[in-house]
Amino acid sequence: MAEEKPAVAFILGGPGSGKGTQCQRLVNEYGLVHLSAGDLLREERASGSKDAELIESIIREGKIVPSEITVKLLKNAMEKNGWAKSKFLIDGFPRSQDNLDGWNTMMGNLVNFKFVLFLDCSEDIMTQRIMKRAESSGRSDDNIESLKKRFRTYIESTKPIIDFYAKQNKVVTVNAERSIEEVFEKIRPHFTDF
Ligand SMILES: Nc1ncnc2c1ncn2[C@@H]1O[C@H](COP(=O)(O)OP(=O)(O)OP(=O)(O)O)[C@@H](O)[C@H]1O
Ligand SMILES: Nc1ccn([C@@H]2O[C@H](COP(=O)(O)O)[C@@H](O)[C@H]2O)c(=O)n1
Repeated sequence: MAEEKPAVAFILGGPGSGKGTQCQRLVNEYGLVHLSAGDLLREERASGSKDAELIESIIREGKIVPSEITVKLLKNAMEKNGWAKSKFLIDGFPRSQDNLDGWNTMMGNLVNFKFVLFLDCSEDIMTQRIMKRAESSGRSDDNIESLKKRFRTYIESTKPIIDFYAKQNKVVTVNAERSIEEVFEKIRPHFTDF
């Protein structure tokens, strides 16, 4: 019998739009598996693997790591979590055309892609949140110089991917400028049958 395909939703939005925060709420509420591409890249960097230096320089510059690295990390993490049994929230991916192409080539036929959740938030609010987070995060890219570069990458490389999915009616857009609780209340109904 053919193996069941895992359900996948992509969670996209600018830096500080609340992707990680809302994913955590969804995990608590629905027992979904949250995989943050950024977290997986930071773990890979910390492991000291052959890609560690490349990943660090790309993250600091707010650019996007090549898909061969990121898709492999995502696939490994999905397998570790139990392939078909799980329902996955993939946070911060696909961030570019290269991410999308790499995903389609390696994973396209293996998963049941559902939709993109887009957390829509102004640059002003995202800046306030990230600069607050910078006080305790220890992240090498939570500083105003890296943040400006991350915004540029978001507009130039990630927004077109959201637009691409929107043309196929595959995007759920939520206003992410309200409180954590209010945003979650808008998101929750989209995951009851996920
Ligand atoms: N709705 C909200 N209202 C106020 N603060 C929020 C809200 N959502 C998230 N935050 C705070 O903003 C910061 C960024 O949130 P979070 O890490 O979830 O964003 P993100 O989109 O995952 O960011 P990144 O892509 O940079 O990792 C965190 O400190 C979080 O507590
Ligand atoms: N698909 C991705 C996701 C992330 N990155 C790099 O990691 C940085 C931090 O990501 P967060 O989602 O945790 O904010 C991001 O700015 C990129 O440099 C990536 O390359 N590809």
